[in-house]
Amino acid sequence: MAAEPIIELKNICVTFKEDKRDVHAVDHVDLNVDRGDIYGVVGYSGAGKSTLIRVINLLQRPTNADASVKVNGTDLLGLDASKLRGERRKIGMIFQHFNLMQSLSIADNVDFALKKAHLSKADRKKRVAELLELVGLTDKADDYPAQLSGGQKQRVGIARALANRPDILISDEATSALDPKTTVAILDLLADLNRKLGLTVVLITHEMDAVKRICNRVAVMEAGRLVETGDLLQIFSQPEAPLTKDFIDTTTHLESALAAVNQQAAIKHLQVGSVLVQLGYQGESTDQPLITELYRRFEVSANILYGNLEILQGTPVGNLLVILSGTPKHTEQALVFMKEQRVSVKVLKSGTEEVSVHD
Ligand SMILES: Nc1ncnc2c1ncn2[C@@H]1O[C@H](COP(=O)(O)OP(=O)(O)OP(=O)(O)O)[C@@H](O)[C@H]1O
Repeated sequence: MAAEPIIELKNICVTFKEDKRDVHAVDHVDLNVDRGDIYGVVGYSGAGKSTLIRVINLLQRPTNADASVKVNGTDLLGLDASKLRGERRKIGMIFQHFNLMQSLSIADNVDFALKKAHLSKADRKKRVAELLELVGLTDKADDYPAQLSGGQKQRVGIARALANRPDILISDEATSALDPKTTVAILDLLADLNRKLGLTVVLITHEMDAVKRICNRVAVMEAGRLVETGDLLQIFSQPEAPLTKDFIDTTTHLESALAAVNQQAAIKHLQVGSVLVQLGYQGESTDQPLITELYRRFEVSANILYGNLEILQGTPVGNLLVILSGTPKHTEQALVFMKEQRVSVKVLKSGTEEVSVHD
């Protein structure tokens, strides 16, 4: 099915005037999200993620004249206040600190979002019950926010955000205050809602693990700009920007593994014909047949020092740190062979010491 754009941001700038200087929180950004995407925007604190994402529903207006904000094909910048309020109802939002009303019961917190929905009292009650069931909180309807755990509070936030049947849900660091297990449960709920309701999700986070778990597309943001955008698999297997590599390392731990590996004597004194390589592969090419093949074809042996295998969007993505050893010519042939197998090969170190006959 052809991708259908649902969010089209073009040339977005947001500049805040501080005392004596301008803060370019968002600096000439284009962002396109397709219907049904779970789109992750990842970046460190202060990168401009929240500001950018608030532009989608114009809680934050671009400060340049030539920006364009289209949602569901509608140019939001061209709408009057009342029409904009209508369009905003089609965009739900959830936040890190839940923003629940402490004096209202869980059911009433959700019901509050239906104030402008023009439903009868009975229909509102029915809708609230449906929403609480959707997020697994039916038995908490009469409780108050203070009685709930963080994860349950965020479920209320999600139910409230979905009250008006939005097409888009924006999640602004919604799992940042939660423990890892609860984070996973909330992310899985978002993925489930994406599938069940066809909901498009924009997920802002500083945690690559969250992106990895549920997103199909990713934008990496730094100092107001998108430094890299792409499909999850592409970004994970072939990151280009240094910041993207940093973020990916927070989940694969390849850099820290490499630092430890570099301390090993075998690496410090790598022999001629031996190379330390980083191999990256996805899909069919799994490590074991490949390594067997290297020996069979070239008599090059492979010593795996570190391996990381993940399943991203149902596809295995692997990273290995390996010492390959053989004659210099055979090792070279083995490297060429692996590249032909569509394995990404990065030589990290080549041997310089002659093999001692006593070794
Ligand atoms: N209302 C404001 N007035 C002035 N500066 C602001 C305002 N809002 C944000 N900024 C500045 O804009 C930059 C981007 O902030 P923003 O909150 O969008 O980043 P972020 O990536 O979402 O980070 P965090 O996760 O910490 O919120 C920061 O330098 C911030 O200080």
